[in-house]
Amino acid sequence: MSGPRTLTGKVWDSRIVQPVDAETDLLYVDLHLIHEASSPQAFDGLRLAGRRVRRPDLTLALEDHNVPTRSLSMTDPLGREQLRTLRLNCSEHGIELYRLGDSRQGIVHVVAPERGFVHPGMSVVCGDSHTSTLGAFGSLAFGVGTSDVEHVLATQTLAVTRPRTMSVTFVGECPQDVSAKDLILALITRIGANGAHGHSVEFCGGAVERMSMEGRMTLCNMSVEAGARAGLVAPDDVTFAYLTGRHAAPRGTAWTEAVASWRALCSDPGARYDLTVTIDVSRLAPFVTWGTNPGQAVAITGSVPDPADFADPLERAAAERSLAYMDLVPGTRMDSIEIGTVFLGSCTNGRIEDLRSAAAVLLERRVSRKVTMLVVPGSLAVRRQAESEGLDTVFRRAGAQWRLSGCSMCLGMNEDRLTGAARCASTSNRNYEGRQGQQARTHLVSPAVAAATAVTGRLTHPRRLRET
Ligand SMILES: CC(C)[C@H](C(=O)O)[C@@H](O)C(=O)O
Ligand code: SF4
Repeated sequence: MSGPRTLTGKVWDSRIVQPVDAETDLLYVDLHLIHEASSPQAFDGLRLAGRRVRRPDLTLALEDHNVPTRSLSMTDPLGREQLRTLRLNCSEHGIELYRLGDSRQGIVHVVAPERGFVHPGMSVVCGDSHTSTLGAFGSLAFGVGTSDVEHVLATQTLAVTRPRTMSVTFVGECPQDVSAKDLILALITRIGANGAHGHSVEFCGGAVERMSMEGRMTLCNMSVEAGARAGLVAPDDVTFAYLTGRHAAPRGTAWTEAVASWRALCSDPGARYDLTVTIDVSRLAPFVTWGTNPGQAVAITGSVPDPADFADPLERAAAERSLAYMDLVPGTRMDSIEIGTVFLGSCTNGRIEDLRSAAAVLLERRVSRKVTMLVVPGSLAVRRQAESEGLDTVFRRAGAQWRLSGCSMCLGMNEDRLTGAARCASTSNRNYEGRQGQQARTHLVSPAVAAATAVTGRLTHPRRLRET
């Protein structure tokens, strides 16, 4: 390969088994994650073809989408069937499974990195769009469809079209209360929910360099909400410190050698991107969505926009439809919108730092009597860590529900579902019609805004609480 290469290009080139055609390569898959919602047909296909899983040792399964979070008892028959199927498939093929009740259980994109399975330079796939989360380690991580899951199970390879590349540089210092979630919502609002379509997005700049792995995972997690194929951050000392000593991280001399090779995983000076975007974070405020895609957002200090102000007729029509569904009137101040449910959790914002940030706001405050607040740690390990720091006490005393771990109210696939036209402030990543329950209205927010909102019962800038 000649010329300066991007991070994406370097990882990609190193995973090629053989080229398929000018745009497509057959890639080796270093880690294959599976969950109950997207794997049953893949195993059925495998069985029909009389094939075995090629590398069960590179495959890890988790139960997260359908699991209950109130208690371990599974009441939903459909969910129970999904778990039963996954368990049978895993035992038949010798795949390790972190099942409901296992102390390692949690949301796949939270657990895989926290157990040290995701290393810089790896290729990681899962039948789940938010696999992009794991690109925070400088790995090439992307979601695939069910037929691809079957192909990976059978061969540990996948034919993939080389993505275009986009660099997103976040410059400046983040103001207080502005988090990774706000940065990514600001980006999607700027470029649109399809603005990174077909691209591998590389996040860089001082604000990313100073960010924790948790924040980087939040960025990469939602890169797919801008249509991206993957999101990556170049590995650095923050990455290595996070990985050190984790269950599946290399040890001893293997660790030293790995770190030395990981240091080469960055874009070369002069590497060309198909698109570049720069955002000054020092001017941002917390972001909140008003519509039904993550790009329909404004600063919480702003107002619901008027569709008439959108120059593009398609955008205008989309805004009109969103406002009708969300039952919002143009010009309404965002911080006057009343909220009945607050959901803190998901693979976007269910990590320890997210819980700390929300707990800091809730400390010695109470959840409004008009609000139901669910706190659902992204994994049981996050839950235990939070308990060791006393965060559960903060949430419980405030009147929030302290739950077990799973996808929960991020999507209406389990018992945690909104009923009717309930309005929810949610730290998750998707706000399309019906996502959290039929007719449910979702406002995507950061953990700190979620907590402040729970206190007042209206979308609230955490700064407001400090003023009173
Ligand atoms: C069910 C699953 C395949 C889906 C995804 O692909 O992302 C889910 O996790 C989601 O967030 O909508
Ligand atoms: S938490 Fe939400 S976004 Fe993440 S994997 Fe589960 S359903 Fe998908």
